[in-house]
Amino acid sequence: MKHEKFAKESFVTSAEMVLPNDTNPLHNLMGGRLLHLMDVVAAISAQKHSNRVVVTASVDNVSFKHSPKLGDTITLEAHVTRAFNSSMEVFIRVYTENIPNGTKIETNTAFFTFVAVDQTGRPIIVPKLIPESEEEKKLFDGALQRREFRLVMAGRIKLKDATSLHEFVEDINN
Ligand SMILES: CC(=O)SCCNC(=O)CCNC(=O)[C@H](O)C(C)(C)COP(=O)(O)OP(=O)(O)OC[C@H]1O[C@@H](n2cnc3c(N)ncnc32)[C@H](O)[C@@H]1OP(=O)(O)O
Repeated sequence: MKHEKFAKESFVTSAEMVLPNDTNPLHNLMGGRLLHLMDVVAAISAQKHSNRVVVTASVDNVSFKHSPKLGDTITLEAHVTRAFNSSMEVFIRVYTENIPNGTKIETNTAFFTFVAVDQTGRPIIVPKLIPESEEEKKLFDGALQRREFRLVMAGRIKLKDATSLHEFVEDINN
């Protein structure tokens, strides 16, 4: 196993057309269908980084800014922002495009956390991630605070032990 991998090695892009079976009575894409597509693309990204079977551990808050409509094309882009021990945070960005009209807008973004597991489902160590671009570095730097926040919310660590979150709050207050 490689000990370190570049963020770009985990890049995944996927395009889908919104079909009648994916929509509600207003012909908008169902949110759950979009979450499913995001989960699959993000899982592939985490697999590319770890070369392991991965399971979804958590999905952060997802807001739907715009509704993709029947016939629109949705493009999903994902990459790993940071790897910890067995877990990896994946950032995913979704665009909605109406190709005949020439419009393209960002529909939503989200962070998913995946855990690499062995054949018995036990967590297993993954390579560290090296960010290169400015955006990759920014996402990498913020990943520790987001990890602590979601582990506090999941009841896995105590707020008093979330040291990076404390620093973040102190920075805001100063
Ligand atoms: C692709 C799919 O959709 S899979 C289907 C949906 N997902 C699942 O079924 C997953 C079910 N859950 C599980 O299998 C387990 O709870 C696991 C593998 C996620 C965690 O297993 P645990 O025995 O609790 O392992 P452990 O406490 O050692 O934690 C392992 C890692 O998971 C991380 N983790 C656990 N829960 C969470 C959570 N809610 N949010 C974020 N990270 C989490 C831990 O921080 C740890 O990360 P690290 O190794 O990088 O430090």
